[in-house]
Amino acid sequence: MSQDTLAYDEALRIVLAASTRLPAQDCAVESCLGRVLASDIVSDAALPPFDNSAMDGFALNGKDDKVLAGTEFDVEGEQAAGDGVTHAGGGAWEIMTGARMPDGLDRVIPVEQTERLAPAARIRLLADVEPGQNVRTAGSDVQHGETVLAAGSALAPQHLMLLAALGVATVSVSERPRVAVLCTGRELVDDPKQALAPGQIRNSNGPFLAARLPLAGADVVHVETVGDDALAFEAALRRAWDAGAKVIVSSGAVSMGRYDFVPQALERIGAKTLFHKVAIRPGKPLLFARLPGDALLFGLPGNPIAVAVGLRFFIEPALRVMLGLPGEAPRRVPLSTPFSKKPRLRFHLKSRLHIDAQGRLATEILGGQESYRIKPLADANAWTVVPADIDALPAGALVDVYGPGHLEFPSPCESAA
Ligand SMILES: Nc1nc2c(c(=O)[nH]1)N[C@H]1C(S)=C(S)[C@@H](COP(=O)(O)OP(=O)(O)OC[C@H]3O[C@@H](n4cnc5c(N)ncnc54)[C@H](O)[C@@H]3O)O[C@H]1N2
Ligand code: MOO
Repeated sequence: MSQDTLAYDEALRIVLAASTRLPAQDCAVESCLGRVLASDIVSDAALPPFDNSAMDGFALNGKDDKVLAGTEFDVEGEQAAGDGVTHAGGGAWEIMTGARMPDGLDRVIPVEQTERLAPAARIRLLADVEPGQNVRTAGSDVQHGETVLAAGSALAPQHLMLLAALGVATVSVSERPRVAVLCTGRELVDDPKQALAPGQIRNSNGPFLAARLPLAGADVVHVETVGDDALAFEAALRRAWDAGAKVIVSSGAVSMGRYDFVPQALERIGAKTLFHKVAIRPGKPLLFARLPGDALLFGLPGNPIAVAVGLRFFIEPALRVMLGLPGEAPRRVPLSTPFSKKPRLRFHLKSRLHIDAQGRLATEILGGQESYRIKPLADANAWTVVPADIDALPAGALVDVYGPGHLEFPSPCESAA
């Protein structure tokens, strides 16, 4: 390995050190799905807010004792969900699921464990009823003053359910990192309706990055394709700044070719290159720089899988710091087949997490790992990572597995093909 090629861990350390947590902003709960909480949510209400019935039946009081089957009660009133405060005397109240318990009653017997007597305003119990039976007490789910969600939680629909139940209207979330995507290469065609001239290809990195970055918590503020021209690239960088980008992701032009102008363009504008080349596959020529004005530039190598790896293993960890999320830990999963590789490079492998015939979780490293091959990425649902110092692994060895994005983990519900 040449001296200027960094180990992944060292490169990641530089990326994380250069990334700073973004300020908090208020966000209406109805639009906070996927956002990351900037502070704890402390409940200023109890859930349930009042003692209520878990069953359609009859609310009773037994003065702390078990009420025995065969006991009869007069039915004094009816209490439905939504009814307010009522005060019971000594009798039973017909009550619906979710209805507030009448004051003075402490248990509920389900309607099917009762018998209506004539006249209809009297019932007989067909089962014993304990104190508190079928009553959902105030605060038994959430107590007033309890911390219900911690800062750093990425808000999922179940969190929105809790916030809605508590009547929270606005939450404090981390600002979304503002990201620009610049694709380089005069061979690229953006318009899918445009016929390709000989030597041209369609831009697939741009649409991938523009689709994946929002799933990673970022706000894509600018997307542009430029030819193999350093001046055009500099002008595009300026437009990205003008759009407010704090992170600029470029694809292509970072390797050894005659038109790989990104390093020189960065030097000319006074950017500080923090590293160029990492001991990984794919994506080895990856470049990371701080631009004047403090935006960060990730210069991803142009091959599509190098772009996907650069996003997943360099940019997403940086986004986590910006969003206030803790570092990500991989899942340890057994390999479905043996694997061997070149030593000294950390490999990031298009993989499929699946359940084998015995119901065990396993990761399958897919064929077609070359960095130009897009189809296996479309077939993959995970990344398997094999460290630089390992060159061979038997089937069943535990390996590190990451989801397709840092906020997603695949559901390995399908069996192996
Ligand atoms: N002599 C050497 N050649 C190469 C080396 C090397 O070390 N020495 N490294 C190889 C590796 S590894 C990679 S990765 C690539 C990276 O090259 P660049 O970052 O300079 O990228 P380009 O040359 O511009 O493009 C590479 C490849 O990707 C295609 N591409 C580019 N942009 C897109 C896009 N937006 N959508 C789809 N495909 C794209 C491009 O057409 C090229 O085929 O360099 C190797 N060479
Ligand atoms: O690292 Mo390059 O990404 O092998 O193709």
